[in-house]
Amino acid sequence: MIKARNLTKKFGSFVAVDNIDLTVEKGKIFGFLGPNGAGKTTTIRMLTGSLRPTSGEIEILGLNMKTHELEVKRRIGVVPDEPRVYDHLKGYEYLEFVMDIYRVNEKEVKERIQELSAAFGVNYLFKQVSDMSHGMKQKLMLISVLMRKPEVIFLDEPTVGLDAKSAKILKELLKKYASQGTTIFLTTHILEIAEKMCDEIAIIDKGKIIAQGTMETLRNGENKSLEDLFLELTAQEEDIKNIVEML
Ligand SMILES: Nc1ncnc2c1ncn2[C@@H]1O[C@H](COP(=O)(O)OP(=O)(O)OP(=O)(O)O)[C@@H](O)[C@H]1O
Repeated sequence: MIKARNLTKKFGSFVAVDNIDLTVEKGKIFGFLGPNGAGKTTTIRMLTGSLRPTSGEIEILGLNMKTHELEVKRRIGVVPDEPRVYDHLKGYEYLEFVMDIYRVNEKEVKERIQELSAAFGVNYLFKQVSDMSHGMKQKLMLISVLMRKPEVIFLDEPTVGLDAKSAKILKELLKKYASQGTTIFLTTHILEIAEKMCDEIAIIDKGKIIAQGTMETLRNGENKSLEDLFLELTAQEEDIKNIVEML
């Protein structure tokens, strides 16, 4: 469903994503982890067609991104790390705008908007986007994506800014969608989310994938938490000890 081969992105001479390979099967939840600046957002932007790779191939839903970019974009959903919603619109106007662009079945989608709004406690669709808090915009953005029931959903740090109840509902909803065949690709710094939710995990560091597999494969027979594994693999454990000793 999601495939990347030899994917590379350079900004000038700086290699942000360095020759990575990824495969995510239909109906799986894939967690993409890595320290700040490792290349997660750059990868998501390439996989979703908003940033052209320097080299490499991307296939989503069996379609080559180079030749079928529009169809891919029509069938996927993307929740970016910063909610990008037009300030001058009211909440419901933004949802109508998205419905127009994607030419969705309005009756079905309107029902889903009601369900999702109730689930996330969104009772402010008549408010102007510019007057919404970060979390309120994030929830509007989530509704605008989930209401379309895309076949593949990319989420960059989806729980940031969400209150505990909304975050829990989002996690449960994503699991439910995956069990119905939706493919989910998410980045998170909250390792507990990755550990609990993801069927497979990849860790990227300085643009390279340094580990990939199920939690079981990553553990390799040892009884370690994902946090321990992550810090070991990204060689941050020693750093943390030294920093804490210095403070
Ligand atoms: N448009 C750009 N021009 C130049 N450098 C960029 C650009 N976008 C990203 N980078 C650099 O590429 C690297 C990877 O950035 P990216 O945003 O993909 O990291 P990330 O893993 O998502 O980090 P974080 O967890 O902090 O969000 C960083 O060093 C960043 O400064």
